[in-house]
Amino acid sequence: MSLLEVKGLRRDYGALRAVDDVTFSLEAGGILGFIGPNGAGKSTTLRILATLDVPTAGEVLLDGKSLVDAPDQARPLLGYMPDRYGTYDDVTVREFLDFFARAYGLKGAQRRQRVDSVMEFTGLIPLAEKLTTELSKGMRQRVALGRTLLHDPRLLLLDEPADGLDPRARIELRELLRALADQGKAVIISSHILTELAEICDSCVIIEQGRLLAQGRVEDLLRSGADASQVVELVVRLAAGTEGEAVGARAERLMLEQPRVKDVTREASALRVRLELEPGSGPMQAEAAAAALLAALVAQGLPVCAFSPRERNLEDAFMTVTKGRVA
Ligand SMILES: Nc1ncnc2c1ncn2[C@@H]1O[C@H](COP(=O)(O)OP(=O)(O)OP(=O)(O)O)[C@@H](O)[C@H]1O
Repeated sequence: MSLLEVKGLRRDYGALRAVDDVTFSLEAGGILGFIGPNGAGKSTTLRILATLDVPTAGEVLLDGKSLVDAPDQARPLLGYMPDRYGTYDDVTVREFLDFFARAYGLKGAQRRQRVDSVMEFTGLIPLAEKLTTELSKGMRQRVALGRTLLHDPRLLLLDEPADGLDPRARIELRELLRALADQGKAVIISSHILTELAEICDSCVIIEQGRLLAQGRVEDLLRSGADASQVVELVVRLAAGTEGEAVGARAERLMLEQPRVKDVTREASALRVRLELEPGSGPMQAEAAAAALLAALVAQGLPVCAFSPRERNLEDAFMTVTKGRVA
């Protein structure tokens, strides 16, 4: 049995079905991305998993214990970081964490040790005596994450933790989450910023209007969407030159004249070319089509300095699975 099993979860708010028959599972040591646009039902699902809300129907088992029937037994196993978290005025980082360690029932030396170990893990030792109100958003978020870790939970629920963080803080967050997964913790992280989740997560659930549209390992989601759509995107970079603008326009026209080219966009010295292959085409046909485009560019004397397929990302996978379903 998986550490977390979510089965047929539903949550109605009056006539609105915010979560509709959602089923997924997560193993210890796994990082699951919970992806969906605003209003998809991510926070509602996470709040139910955090035992802060009850489902209208369905079951959630955490280490075999029902969150619905026995929330008190499941609560020590989970840590929840909401999308909006507060800190208190006039308390230092250490005091803040110590306060919550007391709330978790930790006492004496064990409490001090736990607070120190959480501060060390989250890199907060140098900031221990700083007021929480003086911290940057990235550092405040580490304090919030540290607070979530004090009771050493086995499942972490993080609602949009990367929202509003600068790129450096995001990379640091990713490393912290990877270290937690390596310790055997299961992590669920929600976001509508798809590209950054691809680097953090092992698997993903894509949810929209309360319904689960796709789930699986990130690599599989990327690949399956690509096969289904038969779309290949290429990035062509032209050497920068004095007549760059004219060269770019010539290359763009030439690409649009080629069979199977459906769209070309030009940014500075790069062209993004979208090809649509015949149904049933595979990687060999895609490579042959790309080779023909490169040959056409070179035959016209266009100064191609780089030519590569654009890697599909989660955004593409999301667009493929949600196509036509957005109300
Ligand atoms: N307490 C509530 N009462 C009534 N409707 C609610 C309540 N909480 C959420 N909803 C509705 O349920 C739907 C799902 O909301 P939810 O907050 O779970 O989405 P989300 O995917 O987390 O979106 P966001 O990224 O905007 O937070 C929305 O239509 C929302 O308006």
